[in-house]
Amino acid sequence: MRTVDEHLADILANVPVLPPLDLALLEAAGSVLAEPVTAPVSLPPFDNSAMDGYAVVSADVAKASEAEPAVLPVIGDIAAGDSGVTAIRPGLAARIMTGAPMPAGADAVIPVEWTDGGAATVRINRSAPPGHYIRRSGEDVRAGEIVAGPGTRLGAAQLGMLAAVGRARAVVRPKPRVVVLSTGSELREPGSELAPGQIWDSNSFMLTAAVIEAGGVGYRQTMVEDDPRKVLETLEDQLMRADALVTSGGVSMGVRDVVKEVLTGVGTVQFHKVRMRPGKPQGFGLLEGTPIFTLPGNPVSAYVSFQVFVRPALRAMQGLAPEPLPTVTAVLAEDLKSPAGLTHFLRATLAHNRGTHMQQSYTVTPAEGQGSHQLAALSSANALIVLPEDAVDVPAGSPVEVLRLPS
Ligand SMILES: Nc1nc2c(c(=O)[nH]1)N[C@H]1C(S)=C(S)[C@@H](COP(=O)(O)OP(=O)(O)OC[C@H]3O[C@@H](n4cnc5c(N)ncnc54)[C@H](O)[C@@H]3O)O[C@H]1N2
Ligand code: MOO
Repeated sequence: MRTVDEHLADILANVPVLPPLDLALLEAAGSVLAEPVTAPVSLPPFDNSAMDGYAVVSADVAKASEAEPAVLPVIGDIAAGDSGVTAIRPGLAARIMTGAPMPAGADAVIPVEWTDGGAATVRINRSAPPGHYIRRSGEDVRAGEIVAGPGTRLGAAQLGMLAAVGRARAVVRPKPRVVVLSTGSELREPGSELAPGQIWDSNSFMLTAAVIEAGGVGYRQTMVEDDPRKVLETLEDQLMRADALVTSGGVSMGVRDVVKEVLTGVGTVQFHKVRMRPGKPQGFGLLEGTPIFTLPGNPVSAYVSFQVFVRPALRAMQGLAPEPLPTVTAVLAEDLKSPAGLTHFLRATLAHNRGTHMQQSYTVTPAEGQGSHQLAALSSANALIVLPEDAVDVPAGSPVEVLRLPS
């Protein structure tokens, strides 16, 4: 028997980091940057107006008021994208649009709302200090600055940043392609009829979705019956397209536990009992260099195993820190009993308490139905309570560690 931490450490010591790829920007969405991206120019590249209005010399409007507006001739319009060099002299104004380059000589922008909106001459009825509503070159990013470093996941804002500094491509660690395979002769495709003794395959859908939630590309492989030759052939076929394989079922003590039967001694795969509930029987290793996670078949066991072991491994493969799910401390709402010597993961509902001050406080309520076959309690939970190996009686009111489930 090994602890949860020992099993995770074994996995993290063995999963490979995926080699970098040069991808077009949108193909790189969701991947992890593997290079520093530097701005070739400053942003904004030139001083420009923050408002639709008039570019002026601030001294010309220093005394402007409703009662005594400043009246200035308008020499023309400057729109965003205009490249003509424009300049104004004291005593003149130029009509200017948001994002348009400031004309030389002007040092302030008067928003149109403070004027009569005139085209030939403009009446300005408020003063403004030098620099008013001007967005200065380089006040967002300076030329030569690193705008995103290796290890940054390219979400929407980060992709926008790369495009803004002119990048069409990026060198990234791609999303891991993970093939998910359910094993079990009792399994049928959802949507089909069940004969006595059969159930619909839920694990492969759940685990494929979990791969996607964890930032990978999930490929659901049709389930395979408990036939050693078919299981091995399917896994070998899938190695072609997989950065990692995840199976469910067939790793316990039964005479038909085929995954364990066919993979024992293959590659570096080993099977262990991990001191946890649910999720005791686990297998992990490399098949021709590709990590394979053989998770237990009970649906809740498979799910918890994925979050505790596979998710951090997929992060590590992308060059990210193998962090656990976001963790908070919460006050337990009910008494709990836990088996000594096992880390216990309980399905639960985490609620945020709105306090009178800024401090965060949470209450967590364990779900009814903590069996590893009871998917209903899992699907209505938003958190897992984690009780350590030495916890046995945990009274209501105790602070407990809680993993927030992806939502
Ligand atoms: N004698 C022992 N029996 C069991 C032990 C043990 O230590 N000694 N461990 C139990 C624990 S804990 C678990 S967890 C399970 C793990 O079993 P397997 O990984 O071999 O999984 P199966 O036997 O194939 O299935 C278990 C259970 O889950 C259902 N299942 C499997 N795949 C799916 C799927 N894709 N979708 C929905 N449901 C699935 C399956 O029908 C079984 O009911 O072993 C215990 N036994
Ligand atoms: O440990 Mo098993 O994974 O309870 O259901």
